[in-house]
Amino acid sequence: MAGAATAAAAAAAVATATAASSTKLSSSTPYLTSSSTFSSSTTIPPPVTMLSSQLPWTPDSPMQIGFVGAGRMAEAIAMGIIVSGKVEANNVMASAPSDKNLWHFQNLGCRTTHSNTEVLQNCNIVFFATKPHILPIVLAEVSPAVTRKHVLVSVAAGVSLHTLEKLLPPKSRVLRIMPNLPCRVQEGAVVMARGRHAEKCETEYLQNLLSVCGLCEEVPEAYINIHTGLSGSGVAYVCMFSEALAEGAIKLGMPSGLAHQIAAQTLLGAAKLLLQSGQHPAQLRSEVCTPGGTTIYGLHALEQGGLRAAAMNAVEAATRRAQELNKQ
Ligand SMILES: NC(=O)C1=CN([C@@H]2O[C@H](COP(=O)(O)OP(=O)(O)OC[C@H]3O[C@@H](n4cnc5c(N)ncnc54)[C@H](O)[C@@H]3O)[C@@H](O)[C@H]2O)C=CC1
Ligand SMILES: O=C(O)[C@@H]1CCC=N1
Repeated sequence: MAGAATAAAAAAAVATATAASSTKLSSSTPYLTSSSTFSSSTTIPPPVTMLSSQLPWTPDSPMQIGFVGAGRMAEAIAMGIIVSGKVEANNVMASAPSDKNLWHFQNLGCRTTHSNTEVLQNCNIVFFATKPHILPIVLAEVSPAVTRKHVLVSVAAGVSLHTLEKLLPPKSRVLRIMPNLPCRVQEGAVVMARGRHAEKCETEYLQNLLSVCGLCEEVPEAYINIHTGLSGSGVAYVCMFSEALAEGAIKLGMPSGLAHQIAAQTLLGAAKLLLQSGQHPAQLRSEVCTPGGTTIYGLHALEQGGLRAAAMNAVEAATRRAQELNKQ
């Protein structure tokens, strides 16, 4: 079937990309002291059926995962959990107003619908991945179908747990995550915070589910908007930096395709060095700098251009915007 073949090709492409980039921090990591490893997909945990008897489903009825909103972020998460084998595609359902976005999910072998309520009626854990300003409308629409068995996960930037709980029936089990687009290739960075009526076993389940998408940590809700500014949006900052590096090479005569490929590989290599060595970036930077050599001249030009201040301002500006989104 064409759809299945496309899904298999997509899965193969992502699996290849992921396998090539899978890394695991050494246990003696001195600098990055996160409690969780940064491993991406070197060892795929067994498919999740159930983590705790408190969760509202039984071992012989596998988790049904829903996505209300089937756009870029929903598809990235779905791709991560399906391609990794964590969840079967036919246990995933997505809704959107039109088929424009749903075909991604259909290609993966997921169920799709134009009815958001149907997702609630068929799924235990539901990700809300519409744009922030649409979310209140959607939550009002599906609230009659929300029960205590549901675990509701908002992906929307800026929308606080307090707002989410106000928009949902009392005692709804709500969590908030902030992922980023590299979840699509299982190299994402995801943080989550728990609402008043969600329990530890739900965050443990969600962390177990999303760990195949990359780094996944529970944090105080105050960090979620900062993570949005740093990493949710940060992927775009890195893309802009990669583009600019390549354009420097293109200006000097290197063909565009090669320049962009080398720029992206340089960012990937530096990131893997940082994550695997646990070194502070300044430490690694000093290892590249030969006294009187090329690097210090390039770094001086970056300092003259205000790169550090610009990067700090970017994180702060995007974080402030996330805070504003909750006031809309
Ligand atoms: N794109 C990214 O890198 C990240 C996005 N997010 C958040 O994820 C959410 C989605 O963002 P994207 O996927 O980029 O947007 P998108 O525009 O790609 O997807 C939005 C989806 O919502 C659907 N939609 C619109 N109205 C709807 C309705 N009434 N009912 C159901 N579905 C409806 C659209 O058809 C589309 O499928 C946003 O809240 C954003 O803040 C979070 C982290 C990263
Ligand atoms: O730009 C946005 O609002 C979304 C949230 C983080 C990345 N994209």
